[in-house]
Amino acid sequence: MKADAVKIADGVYWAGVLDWDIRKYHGYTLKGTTYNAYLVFGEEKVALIDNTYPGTSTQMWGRIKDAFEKEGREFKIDVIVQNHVEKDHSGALPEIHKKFPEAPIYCTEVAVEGLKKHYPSLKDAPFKVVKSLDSVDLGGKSLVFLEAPLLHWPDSMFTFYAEEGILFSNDAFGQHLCFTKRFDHEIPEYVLMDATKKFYANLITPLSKLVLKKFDEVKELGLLEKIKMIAPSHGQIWTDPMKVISAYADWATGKCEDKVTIIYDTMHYSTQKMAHAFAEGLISGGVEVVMYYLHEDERSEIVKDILDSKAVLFGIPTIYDEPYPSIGDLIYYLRGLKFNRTGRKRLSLVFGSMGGEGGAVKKLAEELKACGFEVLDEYELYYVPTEDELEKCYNMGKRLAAKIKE
Ligand SMILES: Cc1cc2nc3c(=O)[nH]c(=O)nc-3n(C[C@H](O)[C@H](O)[C@H](O)COP(=O)(O)O)c2cc1C
Repeated sequence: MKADAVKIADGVYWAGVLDWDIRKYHGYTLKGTTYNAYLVFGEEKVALIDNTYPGTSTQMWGRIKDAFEKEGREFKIDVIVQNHVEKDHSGALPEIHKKFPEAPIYCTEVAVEGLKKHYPSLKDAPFKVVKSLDSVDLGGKSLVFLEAPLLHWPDSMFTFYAEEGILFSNDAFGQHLCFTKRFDHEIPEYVLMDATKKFYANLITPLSKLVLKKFDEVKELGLLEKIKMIAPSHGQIWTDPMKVISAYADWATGKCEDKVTIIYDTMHYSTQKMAHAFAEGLISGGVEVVMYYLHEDERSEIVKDILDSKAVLFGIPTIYDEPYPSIGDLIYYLRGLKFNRTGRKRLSLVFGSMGGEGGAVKKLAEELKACGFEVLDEYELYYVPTEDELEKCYNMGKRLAAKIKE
C-alpha cells in the first residue's frame, strides 16, 4: 500500500501506523491510536526504531519505502532497534528480520528472551544486547541507548539520537491518539494533555518513583538539556519536551488539583442520590467535581481523574452482604496502580445505601485503605435517603472541600 512517511528532522522519518479502528486495548478505552516506527538515515547506515502491532504492517512498509525514495537511498535497513517487547511495537519484527536477516536487532538482554518467546522465528536472529550508554554509529549520526527497566516493562529502553537531540522514548510520554498530524502543537492542547494524563494514569502510575529516579539519572548524565524532541511510540511527537517532562514530574510527585472524583454504583438510585448530595456540598465548598457511574463508565477513564484529584469518594450499596460487585473491577485495578506511590495519600469518603445488615461501606473502606487511600469517614444509610440524610451528605462534602482547600 502506498503511504507517505513524515519527515520529523533532517534524515529522520515517522513511518508508523494509524490505527483508526481500535477501541479497547488491554482494558484501556481509546478511539484509535498510532504505532510509531521511526527511520534514521545516517551517511552509511539506516536504522528502524520500533515497529507495529501484528497484522498492521502494510502502512508501515508503505511509509518506509516512501522515506527511502525521498532520501534517494537503496532500500536497505541496516540496524533494527527494538526498545520494548510488547506486541504493539514489535509485531512486525519477524517480517523485518526476514527481509533484512543481516541487520542486527539492538535491544536489552531481557528483551531478547521476551522477543524469542513471542516470535519463535527469531530464535537465530542476530540480537545485539545493549546496556545504558552503548551506542551505534550510523555514519555522522549515532544512536545512544538508555536502559529503562520497568518503565514500563523489564525489557524497556530508550534510544537517543544524540546529534539532533531526539529521544525515542517508546511508551513513555505516549498518548493513545490517532490524528493525521504528527506533532504536539498541531492538535488542541487540552486533547493532547488529557490523553497524556490518561496514559500516565493507566500505565505509569505504579512506576512514579522510577520516573523521578530516571529524571535524576538523565540530569546527571547531562542529557536533559540536550533533549530537543521526544518521539514516543504512540501518538503525537513532542517538540516541547519540557511540557511533558514537567507534567510527568507533577504526576509522579502527586501534584493534584482542588478536585474530587466521585465514583458510585446503584441498584435503586439511593446511593446515586447520596453521590449527588455529596457533589453539591463539594461544589458549594469551591472544589471541582467529576462524577463516574460504574454502571456505564469504565476504569481507564476513571483513573485518569483520580490521578489529579486530592480526594476520591466511593459510593456503593450492599448486595448479599457485600459491596455491589462492579466496584470489584475498579478495586483490583487500584490495588495494582498503587496511587500512593505518587507520594500522596488521596483522601476518601465511603458511602452507600443498604436494606438490612448492610456492611458494604465498611468492607469497601478496608479495601481502599489497603490501596493506600486515607479514609476520613464512612456513611451507610437505610434504604432511600431522607432530606436530613441528604443534608448530612451535603455537609460532609462541604467539610471535605474546606479540608482540601486548607
Ligand atoms: C438482590 C439484592 C440483594 C440485597 N442484599 C442486601 C444485603 O445482603 N444486605 C443489605 O443490607 N441490603 C441488601 N439489599 C438492599 C439494598 O442494599 C437496598 O435496597 C439499598 O437501598 C440499595 O441501594 P441503591 O438504591 O443505591 O441500589 C439487597 C438488594 C437487592 C436488590
